Amino acid sequence: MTTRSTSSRASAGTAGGADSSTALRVRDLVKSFDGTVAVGGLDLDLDRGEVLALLGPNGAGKTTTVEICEGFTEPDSGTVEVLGLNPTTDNDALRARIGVMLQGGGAYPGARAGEMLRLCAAYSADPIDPRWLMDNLGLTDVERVPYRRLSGGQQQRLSLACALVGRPEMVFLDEPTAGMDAHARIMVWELIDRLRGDGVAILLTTHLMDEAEELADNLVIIDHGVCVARGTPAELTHRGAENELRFRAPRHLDLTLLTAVLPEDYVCAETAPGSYVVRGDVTPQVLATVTAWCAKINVLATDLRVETRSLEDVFLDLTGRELRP
Ligand SMILES: Nc1ncnc2c1ncn2[C@@H]1O[C@H](COP(=O)(O)OP(=O)(O)OP(=O)(O)O)[C@@H](O)[C@H]1O
Repeated sequence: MTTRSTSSRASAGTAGGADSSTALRVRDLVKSFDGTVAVGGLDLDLDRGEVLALLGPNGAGKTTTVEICEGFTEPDSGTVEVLGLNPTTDNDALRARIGVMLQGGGAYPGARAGEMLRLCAAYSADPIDPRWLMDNLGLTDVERVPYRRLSGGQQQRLSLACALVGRPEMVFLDEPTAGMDAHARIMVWELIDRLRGDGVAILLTTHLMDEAEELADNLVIIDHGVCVARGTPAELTHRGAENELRFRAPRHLDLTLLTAVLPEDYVCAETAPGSYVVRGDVTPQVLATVTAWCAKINVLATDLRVETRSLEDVFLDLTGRELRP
């Protein structure tokens, strides 16, 4: 951010480990509601300056997990440490150090957007300049508009601004871009990226694959309250799946010659007349080898594309169900 860094304050104030880079540590978290297991033994780790995304379908337990970490819900069992503090018992101490994006809650419908943000800023000893936040979230034009007259996306962005204005060390973003158009979503992504650069730890939940892939350093995919996979977006989309390079060219090329120039274990096949696939890890060198081979035999490859598994595919493979609602 162009504002002063949050990290100086972070290193000064963490109870239970002043130099700790750990922002969030969750172990064996369990929470049930009337016999329904919402969270069934979850472990999470998040360092300062990182984004951890919880990804899962409706009812997977994302919001329950986030609300426990925020101190709004008590777990049945397990341990949760946020900035070295217990969110249930140390809630007052934690409140000033975390940012929580409330979904429409806490707003006075008649208050103007700018007034609301300045009011939130007034609770902080060292707030971010509200005008800077309004500007970076595209809210300057609606500064004088009452909250109830803002669009859903504008209300979401104002809620995000209110969560950030106190210069938190850690922020919880539950579906931060739900209901936003593409332009607003990109503004929010850029701001989240700056926060990360300032050393803020960010826990976000999302249904959106592109949001998770764009923002997350680490992902935890949850289903029925348990982790079904975790890792970086790249690890998850590569794990268990070969990448593929596909192209079109004249039919019935002699692929033994291509196989011979590729590294061992790569498989080349003509899947339909004139449609070719190379299966294996598609590195820049492999791409160059394939195009050089085409040039050597004077063949123009068209529709050349590299395919990887999407997070949607990963989820489908793991659970047999679609991730989208
Ligand atoms: N206060 C509550 N009382 C009863 N059941 C609840 C409560 N909160 C959550 N649940 C149940 O716990 C499970 C997990 O819900 P949760 O809202 O945490 O999932 P989620 O992954 O955030 O879903 P969504 O993406 O739809 O918000 C669901 O079966 C839900 O119905």
